Amino acid sequence: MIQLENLTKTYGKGKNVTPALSELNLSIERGEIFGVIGHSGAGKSTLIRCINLLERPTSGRVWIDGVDLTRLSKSALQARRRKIGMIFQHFNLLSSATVYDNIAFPLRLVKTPEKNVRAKVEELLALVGLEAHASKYPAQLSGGQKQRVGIARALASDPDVLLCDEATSALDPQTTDSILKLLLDINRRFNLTIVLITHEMHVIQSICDRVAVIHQGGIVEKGPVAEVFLKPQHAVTRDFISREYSQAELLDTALAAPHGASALAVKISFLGDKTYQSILSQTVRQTGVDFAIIQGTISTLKNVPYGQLIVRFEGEEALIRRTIEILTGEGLDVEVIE
Ligand SMILES: Nc1ncnc2c1ncn2[C@@H]1O[C@H](COP(=O)(O)OP(=O)(O)OP(=O)(O)O)[C@@H](O)[C@H]1O
Repeated sequence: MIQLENLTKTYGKGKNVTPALSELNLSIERGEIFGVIGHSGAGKSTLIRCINLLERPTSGRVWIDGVDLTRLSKSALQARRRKIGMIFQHFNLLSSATVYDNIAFPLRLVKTPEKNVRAKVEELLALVGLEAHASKYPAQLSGGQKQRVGIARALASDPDVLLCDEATSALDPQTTDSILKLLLDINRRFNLTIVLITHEMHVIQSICDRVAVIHQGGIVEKGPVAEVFLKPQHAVTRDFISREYSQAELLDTALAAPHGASALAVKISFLGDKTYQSILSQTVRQTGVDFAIIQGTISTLKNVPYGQLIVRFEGEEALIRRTIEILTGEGLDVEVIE
């Protein structure tokens, strides 16, 4: 649905040129929740703002449903933009307008009859759970409630794409979860394509179908979340994951623990149904290898359960190798870390 083709963006001129995006290519499917993660300065905001041309790329194309937005006239671009909603880290609400009027704003902008405005705003207030707050002003709302207003306003024009610019970064963890749930709900309900940028891995893990990792203005890794999360290829991706789970420290402790002559630490990843099967215990029973669990997590990537275990096998080297072979043959991902 969205194709970014050789997208390049530089800010400034002459000696003050700052490259933000360089020859970036990305394709996003209709109805998916696509996350872009990267460190500060990687180019995330520039990337998302190029999708609706809030930021004009220096070169490259932005295709949405086969139309190149960079070639549209001003009025055609304005019309297309109405179908691309956007929400922001700091909400960007009109402080002097009520919740109701904030949500009504995009509808009144295109002179929607007031009767239709009321019907739409009431529907959206119910959708985001703010029926009781319609006449309040933004200053009277919590951060989560403000973002709900932002979401309702973004949905007022029935968009087919929703861009989320660090939409949960200013919220506490509990509120973040409730906003992410709401985004997932509207994605399913309206088959809305959602593109979000974040520097938080758990945001990606909670709701995204696919993820791209951006670094120094380019995509260094992308794929389904489970694949990227469980088998990160690039150092930046690994860094995000280890920060979130502080595995590095645990590993150091694990590797420093006293153990016998023949021992091997491995990380075993389970995905989907395999998460709940007793593959590991059946295998060691067969090979006679001992194991100690150093660390374990079971969680979900969106709706798919996954587990990761760091274990240290002890026993004859050949038997440990055989154990790893069997586990791999059973479809588990086994990575030797010692
Ligand atoms: N308006 C601007 N003028 C000049 N340089 C800019 C401008 N906006 C961004 N940049 C530069 O472009 C690069 C990418 O910035 P961008 O804001 O897209 O990154 P980001 O990943 O969103 O970072 P953050 O998470 O800190 O917001 C950075 O080097 C930044 O300094």
